[in-house]
Amino acid sequence: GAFTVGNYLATRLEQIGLKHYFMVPGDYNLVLLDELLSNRNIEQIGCCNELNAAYAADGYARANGCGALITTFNVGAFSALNGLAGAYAERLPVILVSSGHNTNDPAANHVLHHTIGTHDFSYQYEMFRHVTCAAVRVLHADNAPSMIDHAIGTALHERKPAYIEIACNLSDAPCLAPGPFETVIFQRSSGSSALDAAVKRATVLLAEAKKPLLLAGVHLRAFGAIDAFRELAEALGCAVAVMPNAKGFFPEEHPQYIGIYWGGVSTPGCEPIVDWADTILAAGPMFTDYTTAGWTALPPPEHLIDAQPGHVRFPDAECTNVALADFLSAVARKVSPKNATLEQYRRLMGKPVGETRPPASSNPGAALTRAELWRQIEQEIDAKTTLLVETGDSWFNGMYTHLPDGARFEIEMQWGSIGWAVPATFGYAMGLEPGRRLISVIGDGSFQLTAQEVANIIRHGQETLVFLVNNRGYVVESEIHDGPYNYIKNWDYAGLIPAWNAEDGHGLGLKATTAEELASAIERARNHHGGPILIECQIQHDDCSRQLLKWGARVAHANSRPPQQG
Ligand SMILES: Cc1ncc(Cn2nnc(CCOP(=O)(O)OP(=O)(O)O)c2C)c(N)n1
Repeated sequence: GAFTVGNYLATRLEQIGLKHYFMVPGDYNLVLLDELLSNRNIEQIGCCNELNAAYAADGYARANGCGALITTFNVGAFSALNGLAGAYAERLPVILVSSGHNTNDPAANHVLHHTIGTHDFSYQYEMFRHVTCAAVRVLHADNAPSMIDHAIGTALHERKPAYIEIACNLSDAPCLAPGPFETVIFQRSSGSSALDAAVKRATVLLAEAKKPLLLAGVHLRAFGAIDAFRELAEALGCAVAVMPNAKGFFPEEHPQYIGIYWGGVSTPGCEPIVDWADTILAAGPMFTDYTTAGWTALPPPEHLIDAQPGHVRFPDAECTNVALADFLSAVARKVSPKNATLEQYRRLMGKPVGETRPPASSNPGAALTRAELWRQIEQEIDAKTTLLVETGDSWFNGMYTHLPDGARFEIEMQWGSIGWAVPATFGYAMGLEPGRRLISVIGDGSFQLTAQEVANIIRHGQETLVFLVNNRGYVVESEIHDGPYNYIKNWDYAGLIPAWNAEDGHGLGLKATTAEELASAIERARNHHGGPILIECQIQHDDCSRQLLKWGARVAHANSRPPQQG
């Protein structure tokens, strides 16, 4: 039959590769949810709240390329706002669809429920415009196709979220059938002369360099440039470092890999080589207070080629209209090998090493320590594993955990919103390709923000392994600047799982207070099926990574800069 606005939307969501979308129902969106259900190729997934739905769509986008969620007007969308802004920060195309008021209400001068009680219905759209790359309000069915396509196409092109508001009485209104899908997706391309100019400049600089080095940045994945980066690395043969939020974007077992470059908390031996390089080509970096350890790890501009998603900045020029992947591949075809930085690293460090991990605890019955916990976690990571870490000391412990080839790493370093990890774990697992597995490491403080989404991990029988690090509070905060506010009420975290299981769940909750308890819990996890395993690992509050201590001091120092006088 004829298309409706709702199944036009469903068709586009299916065409951009979604198999699932997340939602919380509300009276404004029930008809839209029915229209979406009529498309059997995409599955409707309920979440406990809209913030969790947004984080789940973020996690899904990390596994699947893009994500979507449906909310009701105001009370739903505003909860999702934090998650959508996070998708913007993390460069993830998450589509938020919010149902809105009936198109007759403005002319009728009505005041409506789920609003702040005024006659202005546009403020939600205005707010979402600030955290999306495209925002549209469908107030007439005729405009639905072009508006929906504009929002979705822009989100995919910019790798950022988009906002689509659909009046509740248009959800099942007739509209034109969708045109060919290719009209929606427009690839990021370079201007040919712009690309040539950028490549020429880079080639000259690299030819003049005696000791070039490559630095992988966070945008490599969002802009499809991971392979191009590796091409350039293997053409140059130089040392390759990665920024902390690009961990895993270059294989850690690659002979040219020299570790994480993070200033004073870099992988041992990495920082001196970056400092020694005379030309650094950084591919897709975001240099922020966190990724530069409080501005102590900024490559000198005179040595830097900074290749961004749409432009390349040189010491003395900027070339715009240049796509990152095009640029890296083209330069790879022009350069000749220069391995001085890699040779120097090997002189200093011998074979490529990561963090040397302490041996297993001599007394398995001793109280569990952070080092022992992460030694055992590292053993669980294989080529099919994704390690997802929540904001907290898990960032640092995860950062120096070795990834075998094929393993992946997920971190939300730019947005850094605690509570992201549980729903992101749910969404990531929903989008996970068969045969892969997810291990998430989440601190007790973060867990308390969005814990209830574990119930949906149980509902969908996801066999995710969650390490809940119970160090009695907000340790990452304590190490930056301590106070009574960093201490929280303890929960019986493992004891929550049976509560969420109720009569039909198969989650498993275990506690580990010693090395041997942890080892047996992990063994039980290996043989558990039909639901998630949450292992509550109890360690001391100040048992944190040395990197957190050093990094925390630098970030605290950066935060405490006095206001500029005058
Ligand atoms: C939404 C949001 N609210 C507050 C913060 C500040 N914050 N960052 N990390 C934390 C504490 C994290 O504690 P945990 O998850 O227990 O992790 P650990 O640091 O390993 O103890 C806070 C309170 C934040 N990053 N995001």
